[in-house]
Amino acid sequence: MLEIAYSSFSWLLNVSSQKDGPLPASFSFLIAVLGISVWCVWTIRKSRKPMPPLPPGPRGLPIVGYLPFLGFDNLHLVFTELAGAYGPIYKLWLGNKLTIVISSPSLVKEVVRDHDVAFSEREPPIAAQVITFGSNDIAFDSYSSPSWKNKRKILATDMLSNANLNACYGLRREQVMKTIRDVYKNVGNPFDIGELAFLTAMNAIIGMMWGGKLRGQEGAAIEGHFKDLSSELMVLLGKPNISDIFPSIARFDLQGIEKGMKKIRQSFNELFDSVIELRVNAATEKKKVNGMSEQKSDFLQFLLDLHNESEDSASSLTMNQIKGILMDLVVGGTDTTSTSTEWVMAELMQHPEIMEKVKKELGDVVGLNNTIEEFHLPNLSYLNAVIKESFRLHPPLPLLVPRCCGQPLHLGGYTVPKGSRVFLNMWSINMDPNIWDNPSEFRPERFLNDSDKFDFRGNDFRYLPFGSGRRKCPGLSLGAKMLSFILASFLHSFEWKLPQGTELELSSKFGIVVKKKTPLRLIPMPRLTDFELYKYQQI
Ligand code: HEM
Repeated sequence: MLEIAYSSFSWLLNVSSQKDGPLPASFSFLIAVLGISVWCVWTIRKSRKPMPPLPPGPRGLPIVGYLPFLGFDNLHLVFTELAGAYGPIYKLWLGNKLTIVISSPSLVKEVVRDHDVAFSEREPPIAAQVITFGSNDIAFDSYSSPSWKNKRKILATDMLSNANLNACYGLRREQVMKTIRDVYKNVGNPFDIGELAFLTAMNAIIGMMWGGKLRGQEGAAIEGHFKDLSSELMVLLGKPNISDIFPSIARFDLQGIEKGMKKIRQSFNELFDSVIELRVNAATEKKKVNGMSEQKSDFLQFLLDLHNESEDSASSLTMNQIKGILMDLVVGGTDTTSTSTEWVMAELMQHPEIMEKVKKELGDVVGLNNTIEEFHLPNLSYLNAVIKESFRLHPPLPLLVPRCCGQPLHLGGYTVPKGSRVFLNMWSINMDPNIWDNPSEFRPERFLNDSDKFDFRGNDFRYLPFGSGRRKCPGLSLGAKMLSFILASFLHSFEWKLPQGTELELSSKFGIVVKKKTPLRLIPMPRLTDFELYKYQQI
């Protein structure tokens, strides 16, 4: 190459040397280097393919971009409408932040399968950083941080392993049966279905975390407004925050989102501190009395043991990381389950003929002289189809958890620059008439014939209620088990009716988890043949 360059520019060197005598060696060398550089740049430019353009998208206003046109309600619906105009991949400028929205299964596959690593980054909004003790949890920590891999393994592989979940069945059963017993005591009165499911799921998760109900004064105080805290948290997490888009004005916290989150975090922090302190004190006390430390086998003890490991150990955890993981368990495991229970119950109330089929199946498989056990669940194929159909029409996280692109990539013929925020609009795919027959109809039968086809594992990119790829929900098995168990128990144990004079409505309220706008209130009547079955029975 050097030779070619020299011969290309030799005329210049030759001419110069003829006129003025021999050139100094350093000057000739400089000319040669310059020549080579010009030639290289020219060759590279000629051979480089033009960069694909950025995806299309609506124009916004100067500085704020498209932000004022998004509204703050039901972002997934606004995104779906825009997909109609701009196609399955489009861009939005939110301030100076480039946001890419994707709404086709083939592009979703490129993100979560073909370029999974590049798209596994997160860019946690301020609200998420605050509530997760500085992104010390799993959902909002960076994929490239070694602590994310450690925490994810601890939760998904160790704490939520199938063996552990089976071992904790008694705790889930106890909480579900206690709920059924409490409802039975108040039959004829209206119940808030979301709240009922929330308290059941929360107590089951808390049982797994530290083996009991919330303890201490802080525990008792927080239990009363735990659901409100959690709902508020989800709304704040889902709200576009001006401070995220314009970091220079973040300190003013114009929408009060940071302040709201700090308040919620304080309540959780006090609770976690009190439970951890109780545990550490109990262990020390026991050690003093009989020379042995307390051997609990719940999640909290497992995490505290990792905290006590040497800092050099790859699996050691800081206290904030423990709180982050507890937060993911509390938040990830409760609101998703209760919201999904409420949507299924609302759809069943809307479709009495489907409700009858569910009840018949429960009668056939379980019998009215029996209570539900988890081993019944795989045999309830119609109820499972109802749950799948409800996930399609009401995915709890219709935009999954937004990802961030860790390196520049080409997607669907467009460039996605590094640092872009990426939303996968699963709601729009779930409502696509090219994929689903009459998509707005609630028709569980569409999932009946081939039950393996649309499972929750994230391999079919038309249907991802638990996400897919490296960021897929690590609580899938627990979430799916709790949801089916709670629902089957509610439906098997009671007949439900709307309070007189109320009307059913199915509108939604956006947050990172999309809920029913107005809580579903229903009146239960006993359904089982023997009232003894409503008492809590140990296994
Ligand atoms: C019905 C129940 C549930 C549903 C529908 C659900 C759904 C989801 C979805 C859609 C995601 C985002 C996945 C992605 O971006 O690809 C997710 C992430 C997550 N979920 Fe769940 N989830 C449920 C239950 C649970 C439970 C029980 C836990 C904890 C015990 C949990 C913990 C998490 C965590 C920690 C993440 C973040 C994972 C990461 O970023 O690496 N979820 N979930």
